[in-house]
Amino acid sequence: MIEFVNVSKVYKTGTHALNNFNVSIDRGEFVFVVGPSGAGKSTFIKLLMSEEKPSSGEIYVNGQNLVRLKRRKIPYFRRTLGVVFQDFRLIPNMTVYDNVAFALRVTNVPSKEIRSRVPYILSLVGLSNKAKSLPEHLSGGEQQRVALARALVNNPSLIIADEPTGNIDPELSFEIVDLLSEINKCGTTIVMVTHEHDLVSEFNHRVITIDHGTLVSDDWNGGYR
Ligand SMILES: Nc1ncnc2c1ncn2[C@@H]1O[C@H](COP(=O)(O)OP(=O)(O)OP(=O)(O)O)[C@@H](O)[C@H]1O
Repeated sequence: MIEFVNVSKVYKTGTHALNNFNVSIDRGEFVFVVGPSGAGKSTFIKLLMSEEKPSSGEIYVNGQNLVRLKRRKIPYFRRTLGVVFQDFRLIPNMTVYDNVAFALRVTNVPSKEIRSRVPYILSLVGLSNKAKSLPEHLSGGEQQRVALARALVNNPSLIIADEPTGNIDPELSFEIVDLLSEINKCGTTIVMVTHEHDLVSEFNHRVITIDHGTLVSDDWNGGYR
């Protein structure tokens, strides 16, 4: 599903963020991406969502070669992904319901379908009772569950999460990863960047470590792959 082949990324400033980076992630995997600050984790995510192009190498996602993806095709490609960020990125003046429904409205999903899908997704993330609330009236963990609901509502085959638990309490972080793990059990591939080692060790998922722009370890439940 995801293939990085000899990928390097050098920013305009001359920083080498990724160097000959190779990784392969199969459909249905749950992968934690860890590594020190400045290691290249967010760069990996940006390349994965085609927010940046690599300086060299090839990137394949769902059979598409992102290096050759035309600029005008990028929005369509993005809609096949569910993306969750550390800062939630909810629309402040829209209710929880509308934040989730918005993701469907922009892709012209018929209103009848929106009316059935949004409540279903909100119940999945345990927020049915907050549908009419504004984001500012929710806790950090609840806001992140809205962001997750929005990422899920289009039924993506791949969810990309960049430090989704960075702004929430440890117990709530566990809940978010638990929820992602449940979603993963239904076949959705998950790639999640985190710096929380305690969280990583609570779950039996693949862990790839990036350091100085290269993949330095690839472990599963403590054993080398
Ligand atoms: N847009 C940019 N322009 C120039 N340099 C950048 C840019 N984005 C990131 N970098 C640099 O590339 C390197 C890798 O950064 P990246 O954000 O991928 O690291 P990270 O592992 O996500 O770090 P953190 O855990 O601190 O978020 C760093 O040296 C960073 O300063």
